[in-house]
Amino acid sequence: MPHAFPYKKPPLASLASYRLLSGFFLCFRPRSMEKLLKNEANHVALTPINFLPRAAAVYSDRLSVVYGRTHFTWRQTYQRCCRLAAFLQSLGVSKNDVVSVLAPNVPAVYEMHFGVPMAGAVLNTINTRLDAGNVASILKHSEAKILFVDCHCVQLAAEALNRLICEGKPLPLVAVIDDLEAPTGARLGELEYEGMVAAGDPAAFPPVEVRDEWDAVALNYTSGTTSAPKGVVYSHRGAYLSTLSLLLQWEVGSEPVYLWSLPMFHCNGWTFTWGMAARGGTNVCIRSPTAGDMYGAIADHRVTHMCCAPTVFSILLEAGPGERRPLPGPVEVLTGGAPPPAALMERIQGLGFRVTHAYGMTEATGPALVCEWRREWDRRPPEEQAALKARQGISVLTLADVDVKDEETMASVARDGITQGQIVLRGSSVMKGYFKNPDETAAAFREGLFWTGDVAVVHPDGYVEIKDRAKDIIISGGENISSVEVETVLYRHPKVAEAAVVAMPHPHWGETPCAFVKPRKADDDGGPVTEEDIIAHCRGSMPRFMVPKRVVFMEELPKTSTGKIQKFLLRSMARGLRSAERGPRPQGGAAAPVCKVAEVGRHTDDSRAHVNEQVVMAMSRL
Ligand SMILES: Nc1ncnc2c1ncn2[C@@H]1O[C@H](COP(=O)(O)OP(=O)(O)OP(=O)(O)O)[C@@H](O)[C@H]1O
Repeated sequence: MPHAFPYKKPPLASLASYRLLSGFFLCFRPRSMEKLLKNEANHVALTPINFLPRAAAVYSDRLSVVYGRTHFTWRQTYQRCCRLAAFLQSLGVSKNDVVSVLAPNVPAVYEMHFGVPMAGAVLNTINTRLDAGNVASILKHSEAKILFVDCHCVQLAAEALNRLICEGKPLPLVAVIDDLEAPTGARLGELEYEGMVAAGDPAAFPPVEVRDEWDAVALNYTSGTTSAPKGVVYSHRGAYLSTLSLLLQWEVGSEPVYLWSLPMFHCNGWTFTWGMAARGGTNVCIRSPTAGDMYGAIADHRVTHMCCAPTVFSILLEAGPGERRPLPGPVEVLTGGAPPPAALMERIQGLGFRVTHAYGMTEATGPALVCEWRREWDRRPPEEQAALKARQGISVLTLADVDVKDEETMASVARDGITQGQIVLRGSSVMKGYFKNPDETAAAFREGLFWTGDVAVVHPDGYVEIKDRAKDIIISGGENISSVEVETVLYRHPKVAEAAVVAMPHPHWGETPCAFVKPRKADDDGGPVTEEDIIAHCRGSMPRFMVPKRVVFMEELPKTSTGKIQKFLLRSMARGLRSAERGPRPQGGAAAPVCKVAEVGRHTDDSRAHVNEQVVMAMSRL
């Protein structure tokens, strides 16, 4: 927020004499200050990869990485990263070359966060839930020189590479990362990760020193929630500053035990890949955030910290009796990536998780706002505390300015918790720009600010609260309805596990809200939830015009590869729903909406395929 300094105008006479005097002194100003120059001892490029040699020196025998029975210490991790960097250089990898990796949270991906930039290259982590077409697009766009592939993603990578061959595009060199715990022997080309680490010779190819902190360290593609994914480039400087500020704002002390429930391929794990080296933490790697694996890892390794999208709360809450294990102590959870419903946070905190809420985006190197907790809120009732925590919060330390602006007048909105505007950011953690995309870069950077596309209000205490993505706002009879506000109320219904609200066309109001609900697992509390129950629940908590006019139940809501609900798809379903109300209901799925469903079919894993079936089935019922 802009600061308002009290300023008293001096009298005219004193102003004139001040100018005269200062002009005199300026002429004879001693130059001693300017004589102090930058040198190699006092001016070093900021880079997060420097956390690693320090970790090796000061936390040398502490556990750095745990994966099943595989354990590494910080000394070993440093050596392995140096060897990886050496091998990459021996292959000819050099400055600004892109090295991609298609793998879940296995130790190799952690090591690449250091080893790849230590070879001077740029790390591109690819989401393993994308389909072959999307992976091929990323490889093509990033012009990756090397592609590391997890042994369980070989099929997906092979399909993606085939597409490149068909299009006559150059192929990256491919190396397989075999599983350290259960080797598969899978191969795709000659190279294999462990062999590369063993063969790297740091004496022949020492790590490259970062000379310019503006050099690129990572290339991350956005989730593609609202448009085609864009390649976001981070500088060493931005990554370093973001890492430090997040550690500070989440109050991460030394020796944390960090569970990798957030994919490292999501904004480099919100910088905690580098952050764990800075704090000498232990990285507990798991392949996927299933309830059993998360509860098991927390109990076995005494996890202290983890990050996740709010959807992971549902996984933890819905865990079966065989999967759930008691927490060995309080677990700090940083959540973000989508609005966390207050009710969900209240429930998860009831299990012993201590939630901190952050808001961010790929372009902001992860979190841009953190909902810092104020001690005076401790005395508020739990429901109120959850509502305060559901607000997106205040700026991270790296940002010089976070504001909410009226896009037309460019004025900052009033701090009244009501007036809406777009969130804008300015500061060192904002991306360098979109890779090979000057138009989108120019559109995002306007008037010296980065425009997030998120609509929010500012409360009198300065805390920002998101109302919606600009594209998700529902306009009903000229009134703006925040889909997030309606969802917050839906999550308060005891039988709602997940909910999303989108615009449905209406002949009179233009648009009205339509709710998509995943009910909680059935228990013996009075039968399944109905549309009438949900509508009655909403009527008690919001003005009539905000109440959803239709409620559609689904076993799973369609999600992006980063776990965000795909509202564009629900919108197209709601469009079909409305037209079905006007005319005869489509039999077995209307042609146009089913067409859209094909887009969801981009994802490959089983759960996603299941969701696609759900979408098709739900549409055919409408
Ligand atoms: N705590 C949060 N509360 C509400 N929304 C959030 C929060 N954190 C992130 N978001 C949403 O996620 C967006 C950033 O997501 P990400 O960078 O993964 O790509 P995307 O915006 O989903 O994809 P694309 O830009 O390709 O459409 C933010 O702009 C915001 O809309």
